[in-house]
Amino acid sequence: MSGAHLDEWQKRSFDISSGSCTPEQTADAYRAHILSIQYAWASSQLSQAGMASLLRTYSERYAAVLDSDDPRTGLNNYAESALHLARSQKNYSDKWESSLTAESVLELPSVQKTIQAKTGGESFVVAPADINITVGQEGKGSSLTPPFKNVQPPQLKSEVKIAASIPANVSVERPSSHEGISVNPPSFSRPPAQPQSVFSRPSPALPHVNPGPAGVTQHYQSSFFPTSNTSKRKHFYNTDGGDVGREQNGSQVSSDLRAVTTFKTAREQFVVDQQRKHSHQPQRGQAPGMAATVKKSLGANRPRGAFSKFVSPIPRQEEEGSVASRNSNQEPQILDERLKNFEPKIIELIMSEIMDHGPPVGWDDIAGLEFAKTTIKEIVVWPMLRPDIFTGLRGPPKGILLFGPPGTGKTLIGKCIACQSGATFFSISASSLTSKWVGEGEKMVRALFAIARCHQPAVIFIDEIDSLLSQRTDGEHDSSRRIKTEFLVQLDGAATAAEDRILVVGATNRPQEIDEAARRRLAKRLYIPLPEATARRQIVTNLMAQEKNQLGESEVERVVTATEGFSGADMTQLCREAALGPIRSIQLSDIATITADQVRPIIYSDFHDALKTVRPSVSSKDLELYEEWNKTFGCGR
Ligand SMILES: Nc1ncnc2c1ncn2[C@@H]1O[C@H](COP(=O)(O)OP(=O)(O)OP(=O)(O)O)[C@@H](O)[C@H]1O
Ligand SMILES: [Mg+2]
Repeated sequence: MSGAHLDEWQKRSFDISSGSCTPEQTADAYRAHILSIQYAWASSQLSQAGMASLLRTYSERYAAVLDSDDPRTGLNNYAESALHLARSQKNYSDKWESSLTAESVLELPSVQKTIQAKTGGESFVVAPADINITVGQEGKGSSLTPPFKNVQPPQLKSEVKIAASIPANVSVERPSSHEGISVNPPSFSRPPAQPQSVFSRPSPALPHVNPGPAGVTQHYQSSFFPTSNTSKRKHFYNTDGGDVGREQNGSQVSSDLRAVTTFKTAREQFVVDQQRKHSHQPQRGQAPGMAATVKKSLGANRPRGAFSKFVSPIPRQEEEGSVASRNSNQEPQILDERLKNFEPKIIELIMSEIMDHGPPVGWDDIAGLEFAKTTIKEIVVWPMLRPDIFTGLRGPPKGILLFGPPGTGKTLIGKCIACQSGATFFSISASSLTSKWVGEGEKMVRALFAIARCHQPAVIFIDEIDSLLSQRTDGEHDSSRRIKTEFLVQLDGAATAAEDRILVVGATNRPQEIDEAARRRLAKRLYIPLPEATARRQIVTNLMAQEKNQLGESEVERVVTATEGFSGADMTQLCREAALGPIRSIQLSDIATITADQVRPIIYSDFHDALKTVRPSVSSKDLELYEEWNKTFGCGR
């Protein structure tokens, strides 16, 4: 390198190592280093090999600064940008909140005009959605000079009380438009029959009202509801969780006033909303202490897990009532102690990945693979059903790896475990862990295992696990390395206690790419091979049983012989192609008028034609690789 460049290089290196640089400066210095390396190589001062080696070193260091989530040493820019995106995305279910504050409303010209017009009057007070109104503080604002005589000054906010004594027939108007409002200021217009100010003492006619804790500012949410419409308001309080609405026979005044006292602050409301959102997530098992909600479940008679409460399949009147009242009394609470350290967004994302959909798959739907099926029943299904027998040395392994050529039924087995094991089934695709939450991956992994621990027994199925647990290399991105490490830690005994009933099932068609540490943890490695003749026959027979066909046994046998080397998916594809044969034989002019009964059955020649277009998708060379890997690492016989 030229002298000048070397000087700069040394200066930057000194700056970095001095420890006085901010993460931004360190990142800049590394970026400049990288440019210098490229420059030196471009001007032939550096060999190709030297450039590659230096570039790798400094790119890694640069990436480490960018990725690190320690604010002293890194910029954490991935997480930041991902979180920023998540933050600024408004959800449809998010509550609309006014951006109005006491100050901004007062500054609005229309408000100023109204105040000026009303300077002499006494019945005006500004009360937009999140402005607090006060009572029982008569005289507090009296030292203010007009035009703010009757307006609660912002600095008094913290010491005002809730508007508990607003007369029942006070009318409250909703702001006329949303954010960026052109205000038609929402106001409480006092009824002419009661000449005292809104700031006046509670009416003597309403002596029993508890105005709420003194000095506490409360959120006046009911400003969206005209108080003259009692039924609407009652409905609102009913659904919103207060116990006010249940008092149907009480006097209107007392229910109104109690409604006022059950207002929540915006934060409390937010927590309740979050709670409600979580409790409506479709999910299998449910941790104790979570709000009771009606949930979907695959298979009506599936056990709900040892930790779940029994839920009657028939909704009972009193139970519904108690659920309603429990919901209505919902207080902000943490769903589960063990999950309190995780962000609600992350928990929500994982909950949404709990697999609870798709048609149920039974063991008989999987053709062949007898050895794999028996082994899985032995180590997955039975231990889940009888944990008392499968203890100690008989304890099930913590991890299983299903490997084999594409289209042989690995994912199908995963679905079958989901339906048959009775465990909470998390189906996470590795790509969603690595791509959807860049920079957040390891947190996701930690949260995933924590949630699984709350929903035991649980199966975590990771399809295409090779992309998550591939060999760790020097040049790989820091965030993916962190995900891998976290995963290995969680898989290990230290993080997954012996008594935890969590099983990780990974599926891959690239077993050779899996990291050796991960391979050790996925102790039971089952080869899912191409289907043998009997399995192929079973696939054809099963699929043809659903269609009108005229295939004799000998013809099925011919199909089976002709499909040596086909995978299960290839066989399915072949049957689909053959099933189109009868349709193709219909004249184009008839296709609009022909009835379903008139379509001819599927015959052998349809298979014969289909075999011309459907080819096996796995080459014999690939097959050798799988066989070899199975011999070395597989657990088959
Ligand atoms: N043993 C089998 N019995 C019945 N159907 C099978 C079998 N194997 C594969 N199939 C059919 O092939 C389709 C694809 O199978 P699946 O998705 O389970 O393959 P896979 O092994 O996960 O493949 P990949 O490695 O590419 O993910 C299934 O939906 C099913 O219709
Ligand atoms: Mg698959």
